[in-house]
Amino acid sequence: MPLKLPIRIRFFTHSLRGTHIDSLNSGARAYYSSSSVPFLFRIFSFTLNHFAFGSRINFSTRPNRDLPEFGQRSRDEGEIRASKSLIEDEEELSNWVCDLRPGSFRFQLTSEDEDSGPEAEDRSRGRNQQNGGKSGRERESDEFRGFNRTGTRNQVDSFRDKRYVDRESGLSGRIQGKSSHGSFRGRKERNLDSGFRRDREDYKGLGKRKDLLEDESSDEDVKSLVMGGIGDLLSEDDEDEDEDYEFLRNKAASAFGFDKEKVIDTDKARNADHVKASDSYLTKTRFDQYPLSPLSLKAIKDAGYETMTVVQEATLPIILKGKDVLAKAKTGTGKTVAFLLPSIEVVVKSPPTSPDNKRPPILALVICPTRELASQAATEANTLLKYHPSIGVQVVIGGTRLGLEQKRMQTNPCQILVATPGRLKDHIENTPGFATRLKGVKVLVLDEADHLLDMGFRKDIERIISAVPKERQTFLFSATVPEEVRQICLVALRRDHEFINCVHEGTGETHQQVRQMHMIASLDRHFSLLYTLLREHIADNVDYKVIVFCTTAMVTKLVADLLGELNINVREIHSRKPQSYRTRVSNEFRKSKGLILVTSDVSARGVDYPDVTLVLQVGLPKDREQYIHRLGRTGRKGKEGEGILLLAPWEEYFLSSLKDLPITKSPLPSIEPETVKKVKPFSYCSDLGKSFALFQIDKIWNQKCNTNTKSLSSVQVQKALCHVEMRNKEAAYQAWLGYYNSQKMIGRDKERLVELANEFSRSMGLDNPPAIPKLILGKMGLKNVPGLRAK
Ligand SMILES: Nc1ncnc2c1ncn2[C@@H]1O[C@H](COP(=O)(O)OP(=O)(O)OP(=O)(O)O)[C@@H](O)[C@H]1O
Repeated sequence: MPLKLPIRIRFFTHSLRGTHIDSLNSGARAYYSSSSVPFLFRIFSFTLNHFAFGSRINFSTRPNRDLPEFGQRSRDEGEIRASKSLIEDEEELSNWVCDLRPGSFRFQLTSEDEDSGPEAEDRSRGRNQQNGGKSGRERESDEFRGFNRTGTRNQVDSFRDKRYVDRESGLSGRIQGKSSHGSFRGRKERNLDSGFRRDREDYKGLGKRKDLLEDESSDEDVKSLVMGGIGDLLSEDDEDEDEDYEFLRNKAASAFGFDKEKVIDTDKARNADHVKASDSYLTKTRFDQYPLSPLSLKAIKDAGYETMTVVQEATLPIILKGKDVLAKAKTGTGKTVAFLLPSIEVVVKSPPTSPDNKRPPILALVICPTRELASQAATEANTLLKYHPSIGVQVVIGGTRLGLEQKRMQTNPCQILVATPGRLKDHIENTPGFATRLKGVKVLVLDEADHLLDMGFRKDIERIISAVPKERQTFLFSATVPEEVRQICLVALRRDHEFINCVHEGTGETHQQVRQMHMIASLDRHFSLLYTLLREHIADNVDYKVIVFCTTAMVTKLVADLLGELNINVREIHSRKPQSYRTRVSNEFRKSKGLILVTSDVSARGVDYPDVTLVLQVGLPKDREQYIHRLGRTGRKGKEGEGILLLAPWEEYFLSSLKDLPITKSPLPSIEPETVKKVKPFSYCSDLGKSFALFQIDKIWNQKCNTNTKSLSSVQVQKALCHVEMRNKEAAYQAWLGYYNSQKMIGRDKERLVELANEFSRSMGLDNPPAIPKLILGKMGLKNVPGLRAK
């Protein structure tokens, strides 16, 4: 998680030499040659200290095929049958990508692969029927509360065709492990080494907390707890360094005549001559205007891609010339195709490997920060490879057994590998012959590059980069590339790389067609407001499809439980859910309409859910970039969308980081405060008081029913909160405390932090804040802070 620098550090470009502005048809682009960068990097190497451990949360999804029912809920009985064993799920996960293109040499089944054949599907269906499992939130509901819940709309059918499942495993080992102190590239070794050495020293200083991160790195909430402590360690000193940095930067900039980066307004450029406003992410440039293989062009046509998107048009000619590229383009504008297509071309042009070669080279390596994204990229690769039967793609991601992936790679060696960093590192270290295969890499892609290069992934990425040849082409893509991260991106790129910026800084970073609003309301009104906003949105949009982002996994769970109690049709995704569940829900949400996904940041980046009508962010986003990526789940492919950020008054400071975005203040929808006041005294939700509280609430509710319908929402929320399990409230409270403890502005005043946490506790209907284990309080640096209860 990068700590935001209070001072925005600009990246410089030589004002004349190597800077180009070009315009191709309707799309325009800006790019620069960065030969000056190594020098700057040396000066600014200490910027690396500003990056703390990042959260790395992986999940995976796979596309749909006609496959047996995964699980089906009987509408009448409220029961769900069919659930597959986890062992099968793991095998399926690894089979999935390979199975997408029948006819490829990768698809010959071996005895280990038998479960991917039709017979296996039958067997699996049989087993499913026997198992009588449940799926979706209903199953969760049962697991946690022992009774069923009915949503306003039943999603029975959408669980059909699901078989894409895998198992969540911790990310342990992902941050841990020996860091590669090797260089990224020979010529930059020295410069980088100094930067990273400093960085490593800072790691040492974090001592115990880092160990804890390593053990629990799959758990957002635990990381939040720990990050609180890290935040403390990094807090005050950072500001001094920012000042030093700014001073040096200004010096260097004036001394060498570097200018600020050139940007162009792609929105204006596109709107000028685009066919339809809704297609404004597209250009008029056809794919066949470039020297691409006819078989790739055929597949592109089949995929329904008629013309290039802005980022594709801007990057393809540069990449085809053999250049490294750092590309920044808005969310949902086709970056995946932009890096996959030229990668495939490199593979197509490479001489075929002899079938006798026991360790055939991997030619293109794509790294994505999450399992979900890796799977999505592999799916897209398979689409583009439709007519290249001899080119294979495999995906290696956390959450599956390493052994299965090893076997698969042995049986069906591929030329293109899509991977998450931790699992890839595992293979480098533990799979015989794998390191040799990586020596063939000609193209390296870092998707969501800024995220991959922040502290959470950096060591794995260092290790991976040191395992691939220096002579290669590298593509870095993201919708956000903050200035301070941009310099770190250079560790992977050649000196003469091109920076292609398809985003106009400020307003251009988000989509014009997405209406952005923020609302400020005291914490005790957040749940009621959320409920009211959702109800209003559902009433106004027949095909509503909403994503609600929450701060942590356990807060996500709480909100999902609450909305479920309120009969809102919700699903939840966060790191505490098994990977198989996450994959299933993700696939369901991708296909469905009339559904709300409550999620943590595991869904913030890259996930391509079509037609999301509203993104609602409750509480402080981790940083400006996270806000943009979350918002980017709506308004994809030129579609319209809406974003609402709901903050408490003491979170309002965050808006200053968004001040260049077109986000406006929105009045609060009315929820009658009187009602809240009347209900609150009865909102005591311990087991003993629960019946009495519910009785009182019912009374008020009934009175209100006759008077004011709108005011009902608060009463309903209070009532529903009483049904939410105490242990979920406790976990949410603890996670909330950990998350805000890690937010520099809030976490630095511990007493105030605890006051706010207790306000959150009251908003869940608790009279007393839940007690927290002393050990955890110690780790959070919150021992003996007044207002906390320790156990
Ligand atoms: N040339 C094209 N024409 C039409 N659709 C396209 C084209 N290229 C890609 N797409 C589609 O656009 C959608 C968004 O693409 P993609 O997920 O790659 O966006 P992205 O820029 O990577 O977004 P994010 O920043 O959120 O990761 C996908 O559904 C993809 O299939």
